[in-house]
Amino acid sequence: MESPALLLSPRAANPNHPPSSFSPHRVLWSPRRNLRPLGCSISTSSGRATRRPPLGSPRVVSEMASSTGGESYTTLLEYVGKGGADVGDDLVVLLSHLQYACKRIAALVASPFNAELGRGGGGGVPSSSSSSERDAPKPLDIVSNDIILASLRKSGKVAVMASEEDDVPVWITDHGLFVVVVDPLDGSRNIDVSIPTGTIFGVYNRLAELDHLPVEEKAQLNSLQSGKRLVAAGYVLYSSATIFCIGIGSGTHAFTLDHSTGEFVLTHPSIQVPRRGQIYSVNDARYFDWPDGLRRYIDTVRQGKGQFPKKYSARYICSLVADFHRTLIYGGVVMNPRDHLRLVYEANPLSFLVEHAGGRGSDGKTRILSIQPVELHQRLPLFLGSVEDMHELESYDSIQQKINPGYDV
Ligand SMILES: O=P(O)(O)OC[C@H]1O[C@](O)(COP(=O)(O)O)[C@@H](O)[C@@H]1O
Repeated sequence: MESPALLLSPRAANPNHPPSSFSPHRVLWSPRRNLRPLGCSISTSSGRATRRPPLGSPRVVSEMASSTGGESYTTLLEYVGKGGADVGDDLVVLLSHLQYACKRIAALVASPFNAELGRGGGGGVPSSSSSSERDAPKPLDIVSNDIILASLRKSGKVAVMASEEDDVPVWITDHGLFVVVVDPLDGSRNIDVSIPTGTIFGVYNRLAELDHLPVEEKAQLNSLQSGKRLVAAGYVLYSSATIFCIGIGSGTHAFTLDHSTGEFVLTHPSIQVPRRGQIYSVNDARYFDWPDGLRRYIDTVRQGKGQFPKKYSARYICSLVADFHRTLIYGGVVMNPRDHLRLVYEANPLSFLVEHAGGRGSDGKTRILSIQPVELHQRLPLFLGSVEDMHELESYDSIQQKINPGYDV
């Protein structure tokens, strides 16, 4: 059965991307493994490129594979494997298990049979519930955590997994070459109403120099590596499409789950976040708890009085992966100015991705990737996005929200 595949050039996926030049990392495979540089044109049976609905970008032009030439697409594992980025067999095995876990989570969060799991098994959160009850891990978080742990265990490649859901990291095997940090299901507080959710992950090399330490100690120290040492990071967005976005040190690339084959197919190669966006993304019901600098910044850009003379729009889903994904593709800034998001599980992986897409990640004062984690569950303000928007935002002297009462909703 024919399944038409999407073929997007970097410029098509993002008009701000520089003209493509051939790179060994940007190759396209046909099922028969015919190598073809991404961006070369493939005509349709009618001889014209077919326009399809946008994939993350309003101006994406996709080209359908020729009906005579058969299907042409690149899967995630082809992309990272030999002949592609060639990240090494060990990391490919790890990623293959991780993508499998994420496909299972995608199916779980979309399943009608898990509605009770999403509600914490309690039939919904009563309106009188306290914020601590509301923020308590829900079963779907736990199930997702278990799925990822089981897959990473099975890969045989992971020494330790540190998860937002666990108090302490889980030591898996002395023979594992990698350390994985993960937020298994971010945004799950809104899952009852089918708002997008996501998995965020980072991969480090195991620090062999710590091998002699007791298990708890080496598990902890391996997991507290600086974001600068990430060898790969990514997120999986569970939304109208399931997107696996990954940075492997040579750009940020996104793959869309093709439900007909169960494969993640390359749809957004070498993403470049626009240098300037026109969107800010923040929970602005907190306006009166913000510091003066942040209020002035938002007041300025929403009136079109900032460095970019257009009025900005607001977008806020309250689901970090979804808000980040939009920012990566459209540009602008996504932020949570209070100490809420985690350095290890959220800020570092997303900063790695945005930097490899030409953007910036900061806590409002300091580049995220240069902050040395001191605690696994350390929280901090987080600002991510287009480089020019980020510099403008950071030029306001106070943008970190010091008042952090915890909020009920
Ligand atoms: O309540 P706020 O400050 O708007 O925070 C919302 C953010 O919290 C998150 O829900 C993450 O919170 P948790 O890590 O506690 O699940 C993000 O997905 C979202 O961006």
